[in-house]
Amino acid sequence: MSGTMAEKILASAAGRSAVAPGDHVVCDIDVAMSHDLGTLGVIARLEEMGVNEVWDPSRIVCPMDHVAPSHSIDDANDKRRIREFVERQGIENFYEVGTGIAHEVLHERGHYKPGDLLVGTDSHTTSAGAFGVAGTGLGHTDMAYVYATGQNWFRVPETVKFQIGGTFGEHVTSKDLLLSIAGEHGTGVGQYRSLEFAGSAIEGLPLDGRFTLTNMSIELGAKFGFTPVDAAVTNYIDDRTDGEYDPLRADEDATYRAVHEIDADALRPKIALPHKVGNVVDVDEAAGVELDQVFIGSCTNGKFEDLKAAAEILEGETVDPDTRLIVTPASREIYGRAVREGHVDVFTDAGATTTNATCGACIGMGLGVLGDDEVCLAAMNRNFRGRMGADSSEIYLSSPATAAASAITGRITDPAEV
Ligand SMILES: CC(C)[C@H](C(=O)O)[C@@H](O)C(=O)O
Ligand code: SF4
Repeated sequence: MSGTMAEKILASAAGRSAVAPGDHVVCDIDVAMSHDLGTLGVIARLEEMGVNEVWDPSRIVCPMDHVAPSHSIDDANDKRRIREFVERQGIENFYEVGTGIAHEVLHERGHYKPGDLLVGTDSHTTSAGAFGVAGTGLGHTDMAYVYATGQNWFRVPETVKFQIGGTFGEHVTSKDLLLSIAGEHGTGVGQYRSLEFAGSAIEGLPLDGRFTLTNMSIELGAKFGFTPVDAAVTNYIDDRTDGEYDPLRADEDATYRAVHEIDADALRPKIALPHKVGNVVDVDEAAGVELDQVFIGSCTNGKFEDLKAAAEILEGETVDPDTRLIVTPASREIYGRAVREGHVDVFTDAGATTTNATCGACIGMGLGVLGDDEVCLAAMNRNFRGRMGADSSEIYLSSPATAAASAITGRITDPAEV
């Protein structure tokens, strides 16, 4: 029987030859991730359940990323409890503050391979679909069940495909594509569905650009998000892991709930207006909005290609004196590459602040917090009210290129204009 990416991975994890949308299956989990905020909740549920030992410490990954470094005594004590837990359980895949954001660390440190089933205490666990991995978020109770048993149940989702033809124009990125889909099709287009992004425009993207699509699949409500498993993926995985795997592809005759065709050549840089990811307009319609802060970072847009795109625009330029620019690499590895390539010097010379790898400003924790009525343009994933600070603050979303151009002028600006 033919299948989509989600169907094939769930069938394999359930030990079945095939599954169909709507089936309920119990699956073996390949990798389980809980970050600093999630691990505390999982520890509490395990204690309530009377579970003293996790099922397989080698399959559990714990990165300390959300509040990193600690910004309060309470948080520092929380992290002490997590360190005691991982030590007691023999969990060696523990990543200290500053290593990076979980979704980046998982593939950088070789924790999965195409065809794997990954769960994490974080909605952006869908990111792993850029590597052919079915990744999805779980709450603390479900994750405690996984930590105890190595299994969880799934309802097999229907799959929706986005077939993207043509090529992206200058300063038009996969972030603009994702925002365009959110605007055109609504943020419910992926509700409890699996998304597959395919076509020439996607195959031409570097892995970092594809990752933005699978990462933000959750912004479209999706259970999973995938881009194609091609040589770019297998070369990356082979460099960082040992052992065999099956580089899965969706079958040609797989059944899709819908197939949407999009021409990348027709896309323009996009902006999501406050306070919803689906409030999307072309950059021209938001141009001129004055900015107190610009943020380039998060698991969505703190990747090497994102920093490179921002540095190319900021080279030899200066950030507007009334605007603060914060740049946050998604991992220490990316930070190091950006230093070696001279991008961090470009940010510093332009008057920006480059922080350690952390969720930080993306979730209003510890740095880059917005005050009353402040306005921020953010190359990240969510612009919900109050996410970065005060309820009266406003967050606009864009690509890193648009954010960098806007930091120079101090107002929302088309990157083609600087
Ligand atoms: C803290 C965590 C549960 C949350 C998520 O699941 O997405 C966070 O990472 C976010 O981006 O809002
Ligand atoms: S960077 Fe932002 S979106 Fe990504 S995991 Fe952290 S808080 Fe969530």
